[in-house]
Amino acid sequence: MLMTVQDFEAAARTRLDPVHADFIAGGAADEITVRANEEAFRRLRLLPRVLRGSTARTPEITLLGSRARTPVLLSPTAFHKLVCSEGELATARAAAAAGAIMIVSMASTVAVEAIARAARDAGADGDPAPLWFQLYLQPDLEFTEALVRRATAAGCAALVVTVDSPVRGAHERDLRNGFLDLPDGLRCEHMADPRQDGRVRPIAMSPEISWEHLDWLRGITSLPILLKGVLHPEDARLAVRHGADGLVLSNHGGRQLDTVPATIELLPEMYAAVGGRVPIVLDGGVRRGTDVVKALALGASAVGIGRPVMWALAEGGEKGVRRLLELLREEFDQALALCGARGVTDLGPDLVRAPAWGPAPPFPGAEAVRPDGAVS
Ligand SMILES: Cc1cc2nc3c(=O)[nH]c(=O)nc-3n(C[C@H](O)[C@H](O)[C@H](O)COP(=O)(O)O)c2cc1C
Ligand SMILES: CC(C)CC(=O)C(=O)O
Repeated sequence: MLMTVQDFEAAARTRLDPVHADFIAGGAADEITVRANEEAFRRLRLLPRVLRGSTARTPEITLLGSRARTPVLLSPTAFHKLVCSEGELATARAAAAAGAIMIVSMASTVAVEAIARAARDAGADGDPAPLWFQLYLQPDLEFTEALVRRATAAGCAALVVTVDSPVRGAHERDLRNGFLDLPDGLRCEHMADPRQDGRVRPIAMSPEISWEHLDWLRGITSLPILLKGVLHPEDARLAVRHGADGLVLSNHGGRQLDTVPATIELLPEMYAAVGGRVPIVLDGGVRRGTDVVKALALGASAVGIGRPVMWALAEGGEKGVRRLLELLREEFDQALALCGARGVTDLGPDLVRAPAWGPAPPFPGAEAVRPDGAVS
C-alpha cells in the first residue's frame, strides 16, 4: 500500500530503468547534501501547543498573487516523459486537481502551452492554482526573452530563475551509467529555436550570468521573479535589492555544489536576512507533513518537492501524483491539528526545537545535584 512518500520511491524503482532511477535519486559528487536535506528535517523536533480549539483548519496560501489550496509546490523537475508517457501533462493535471502550484521546468518534455491547457482543463470545476515557469537565463538574451514571452502568454503567473548552476553539478551516477542525453524521441521542448528551424539547443549553464542579467529580466517582465538556489544570506539581501519578489531556498536537491548545508538548517538565517520583505519557498528533503510544518514554522511561506513527484509520476502517472499530493495534504493537516494550529499563520519558531550540538545543557536546577546524588 502507498502510505508514505518513501513507498512511492520503492514502487517507482520496481518500474523504472535503474539508470533513470539513478538520475532522479542522485546528486552531486558524494551526495552529502542529498542526505543532509532529509537528515536535517529528522533532527528537528516539534513542540506542540494544546487546547487551542483548532477544529477548522486550512492549508490554503496566497503567494505572490497565486492562490493555492496547499503550501506544497511542485518544484521544477526536468524530463517527466522519461518516467511517464504523458509527461508533464499528467503532472499538471494532478497539480491542478490538488490546487497546488506547479513550477514548470525549462527542461520539460512537453511545451508550456500544452501543460497550461492540461492544467486548465483538469481544474475546470475546481480551483487550479497557477503554473509558474522556471528559467535558466541563457546568455542569448533574445532567446531568453522569447521564452519569457511564451511562458507569460501561456498564463504562467511567476518566473523562477535558477541561479545555482553556473556550471552543471557533477552527477557521478549519470557519468558512470553513461546517461548523458535524453533517449531518442524526447526533447526539451522549450529549447527548440524558431530562428533555427526548430533546432533544439542545449541548455546553457553559464558562469557569465550575473546580477546585471537579473536587472535586465526585471526590465522586460512584470511577472513576479523568484530566485532559486540563493544560499548565502548576503546574496539574499542582494536579491531583494535587485528587485527579486521571492526566494526559493534550495540547494537543487543536492545536485549542484556538494557539501552545502541542508536548506532547513539555513532557513532561520535566510529569514532573518530578508526580514520578511519577500517570501521564501524552501525545497530539499521535504518528505512528511511534519517537514512542511517545520519549514513553515521557521519562516517559509511554502515548500517545494522534487523527487517525490518524479517517483509518484513513475509509479502511477497522473493518479500517482494526485495520491502523493493528497497524502501530503492529509499528513500536513494532521500535523497542524496535533500542533494545535489552524493554518499556516499559527505556525511559529516556538514550535520547533533544534537539538543542541554536543552535550545537552543541564536541566535548570540540576547543576545543584552532584553525580553522587548529593545536593550541594
Ligand atoms: C530529476 C530532477 C530534475 C530536476 N530538474 C530541475 C530543473 O530542471 N530546474 C531546476 O531549477 N531544478 C531542478 N531540479 C531541482 C528541484 O527543483 C528541487 O530543487 C529539488 O529536487 C528539491 O529537492 P527534493 O528532490 O529533495 O525534493 C531537479 C531535481 C531532480 C531530482
Ligand atoms: C536538465 C537539467 C539541467 C535538469 C536539472 O536541473 C537537474 O537534473 O538537476
